[in-house]
Parts: sequence; C-alpha cells; structure tokens
Amino acid sequence: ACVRACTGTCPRVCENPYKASAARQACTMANTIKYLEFPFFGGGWLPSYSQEEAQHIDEELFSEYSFSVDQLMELAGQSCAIAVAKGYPLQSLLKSTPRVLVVCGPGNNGGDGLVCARHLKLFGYDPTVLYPKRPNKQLFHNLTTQCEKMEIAFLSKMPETAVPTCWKTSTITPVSKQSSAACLNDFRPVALTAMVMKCFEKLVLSHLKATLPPSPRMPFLLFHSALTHLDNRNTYVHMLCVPLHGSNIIIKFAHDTTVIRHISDDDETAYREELQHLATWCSSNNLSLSTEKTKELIVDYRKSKGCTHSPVHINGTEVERVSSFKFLGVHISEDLPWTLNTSGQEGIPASLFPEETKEGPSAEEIDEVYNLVVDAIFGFSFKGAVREPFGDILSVLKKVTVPIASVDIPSGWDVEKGSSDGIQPDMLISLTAPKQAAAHFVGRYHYLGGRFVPPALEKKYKLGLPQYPGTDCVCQLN
Ligand SMILES: NC(=O)C1=CN([C@@H]2O[C@H](COP(=O)(O)OP(=O)(O)OC[C@H]3O[C@@H](n4cnc5c(N)ncnc54)[C@H](O)[C@@H]3O)[C@@H](O)[C@H]2O)[C@H](O)CC1
Ligand SMILES: [K+]
Repeated sequence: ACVRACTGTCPRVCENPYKASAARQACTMANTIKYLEFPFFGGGWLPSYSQEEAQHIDEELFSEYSFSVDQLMELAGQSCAIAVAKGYPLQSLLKSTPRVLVVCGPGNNGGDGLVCARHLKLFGYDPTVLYPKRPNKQLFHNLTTQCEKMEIAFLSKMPETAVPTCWKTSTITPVSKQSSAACLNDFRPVALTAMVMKCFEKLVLSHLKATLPPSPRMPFLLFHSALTHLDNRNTYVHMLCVPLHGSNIIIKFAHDTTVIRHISDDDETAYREELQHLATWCSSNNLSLSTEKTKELIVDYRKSKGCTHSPVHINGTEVERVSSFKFLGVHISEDLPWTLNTSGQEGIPASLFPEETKEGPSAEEIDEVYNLVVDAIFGFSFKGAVREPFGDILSVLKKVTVPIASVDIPSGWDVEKGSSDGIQPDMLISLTAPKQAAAHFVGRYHYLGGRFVPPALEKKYKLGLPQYPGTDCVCQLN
C-alpha cells in the first residue's frame, strides 16, 4: 500500500502513486515504504520510513559504521537549529527578546533538543530549556552542562503565569511585647509575607529602577505611591532599603533590618560603610537603631584558623558578636548546621514555603514570552499512550499559538499514522529521512537534516535522499 501526500496544502491518499518514474520504481524495497511528494521540491518523490526501519538505520549507523551517538546528535541538533534560523530568522521575530522555548524529552530526541538549544544560543537566540525528565547518562549530563555553561536557562516544569496566592498573602500576627501580655497594647502587629515574595519584590524594584530614567521626581513618586494605600482599605506598602553598595544585601522584614555581605580579600570596607550609611539614614529620618538588640554573626569557613574579626560599631557602640541567632523563626549558627531547625516544632512557618503548585501549566505565558517552541520530546521510538508529565506538556503545546518546530516527529504522533488531534507544528525537521508520519504534516516548513548518511547506507535502504544544496546541512522539502 502506498500513500501519497501533498504537503503545503493538505495530504491526500493517492490510489496509484507508481506511475512511471524510474526513481520511484527503484524504491520498491519493502511493502512498508510510503512515498511523499513534495510539490515545491520539483515534484520529486521521497520514500518515508516505518518506525522499525528508522530504528534499523539508526542501529546500523552505530554498529556497522561505528558512529557514536554524540557525533550524530551534534549534527542532528545543529541542523535543527539551522532549520529554525532559516524559518524564523532573528529579524523576523515579533518579540523584543529572541526567546525560544526548547522542550526536551527523555530520549535522544531530547538530546537533539539540547544540542539545538546550544546552537540557537550561538546564533543569537535566547533559548530556555524545559527538561522535566533527565536521563542519568553521561551524554545527557554533558549536554546539560554545556548548555548551563552557555547560560541557557533550564526549567523543570512548564512555566506558569500566576504568582501563587500564598506568596501574595501576608499574615498579620500579634506578637507580644511583654512576657505576660494583658491588653491589646501589649501586642505589636507583625505582617509576615513570604520571603520569596520579598525577594521577588526586590527583583521587580531593580527592574523598575533600571527602566525608569533617573529623575528628581523619583522620591516624590515613591512617597506618593507609598501613601496611596491610605486611601484603600486592606492594602499596605513595602518600602525597601536599597543598599549603598549593590553587592551588599539588605533584607527588611517588619521592623527588622539585616545587612549581609560576602567578604573577599579581607576587605570589609563596603560592609562597614553600609552600616554607617544605615545608621546615618535612620537618624536623619527620625528612626532609632537599637544597637544593643543588634547582633552580628560571622560565617567563616576559611582554612586559616585563628582569624580575628574586629568588631563593628553603630553610633559609637560596639555590636555584640554572637555564634547563633534566631532569624524569622530559623536558627542560624556560624557553622551553619540545619539540625536545630529539624529536631523541634520550630522553624519557618509552612506558609512561607509554598508547596509546588499542582495547577495545570498555562499556554498563555509561552505565547507571551516566547517567539516559538522547539519540540524535542519524542522521536522515532515513541510508542503507546503518552505518559506524564509529557501528557500535560503536550496538552499545553496544543493550545499555544506561537509556531512549534518539531524535531524528527511531531511529539505524541504515531510514528507511522500521525495524529489528527495532536500538536500541529509549523515546522518539521525530519532527521536522516522522513518517517511515515511526515505524510500528515501540514505546516509551513518541512526540512530534512542530519546530513551524515554514508552513500552505501543510503543505497542499501534506498533512502532516495534529495540533493542537499551545496554544503548546506539542511534541505527544505516543501
Ligand atoms: N539516526 C538518526 O536519525 C538519529 C536520530 N537521533 C534522534 O534520536 C531520536 C530517537 O531517539 P530514541 O532515544 O530512540 O527515542 P525517543 O527520543 O523518540 O524517545 C525515547 C524515550 O521516550 C520514552 N517514551 C516512549 N514512548 C513514550 C510514551 N508513550 N510516553 C512517555 N514516554 C515515552 C522512552 O521511555 C524513552 O525514554 C530520533 O527521533 C532523533 O531525534 C539521534 O540524535 C542521532 C541519530
Ligand atoms: K519531536
């Protein structure tokens, strides 16, 4: 049985594809071979392969021709990146940053995705890799390290738009000011906001500061926005102390202020200046720093024991150095053991560490953040019903509106029969030779990549590969 598919519009079955053409007659090696017609490629015919044949060819490349997986994967992944760059050139992207989401699966198709991400980065794209199931094999560890070293971000789950509610919720707790509280005035209300949200606010603030032009109106803007909450019930404002030295970290939490600095080369100048600046800022804003309640903790793991640390002073008073203290319910000691926090009931309130949200992933962020998605989840070894977490991921990919470029096979498709209700990629990059499912591809771009097939193997399997243009390693088939 033969199937003839016309890509570019929509595939159709041809009753008698064996009309004339010597090239086609040469391709009658097995009943399972189906023929694709690519009308924009000079009306030529290309054989396509079953799952079993694709696996045989693959095995033979490794066993008979002694190729290593790394070698072929590098060429396959690079050709995917080149095809992406041809179909979606940097200058054609609609978003201001050339972000591309590369979704990688657990097998070699996922490996192609990692290589593709690395080459996309070299081509000027900004890839992010979603790699939820990482195989414990050296090859994949290496590919992951290479990406990480090239500052390619990794996600382990699908990106979500929502800030979890528990991050945004503050709990106002009355904390007793006296050992035995008798009336309401003996309590101080302390608002507990998730630490992660406070860090998030810092990131947003620095982003806002970076985008706003420096202006003498900034302090007024700040004060205005700080005071607007008085008009609205149930609102509050966080104002953050911005460090004098960018490398110092200042954490404001309720009425506590913490200054943290990583000291190198014994140079404590910036830390000491920060404390001085904080003390001056407080006094010029009618705030008093309680020096006797201020404690200093030094974590020093250097091998040269016996290092002495001279004390710091605030407003002329020496700050007491302690070997441990309790910060926001967590015991911190200079040798950083965690045991004090795990043996008892005390510790960070559970609400400060939101559980991983189980909500379904969203397609909106992908559409909003990324220009396109590279689908490197499953290739020619995919079989049966999709198992999680890839079922959820594929459901999301079905909803995205940005183009999807599929590596070798659109993921989730039957390698031979395709899938009418699966993802519908805009680009397909067939590797080595198109598989039968390619007959059902109706997207805009069909490329062939993986120009590594030795002529003898091509002849043996009657691959009938098209002529790659010049020295190109991809060839457009439609
Ligand atoms: N010769 C070539 O053309 C080369 C192609 N390459 C790429 O390799 C893939 C084939 O790789 P393989 O590891 O054999 O398989 P897959 O990546 O397709 O996936 C295997 C992986 O997926 C899991 N899996 C299978 N079915 C399911 C399912 N229903 N649900 C969930 N998970 C499933 C399985 O357990 C494995 O973990 C080929 O397509 C090309 O992209 C090479 O890069 C180089 C040579
Ligand atoms: K794929």
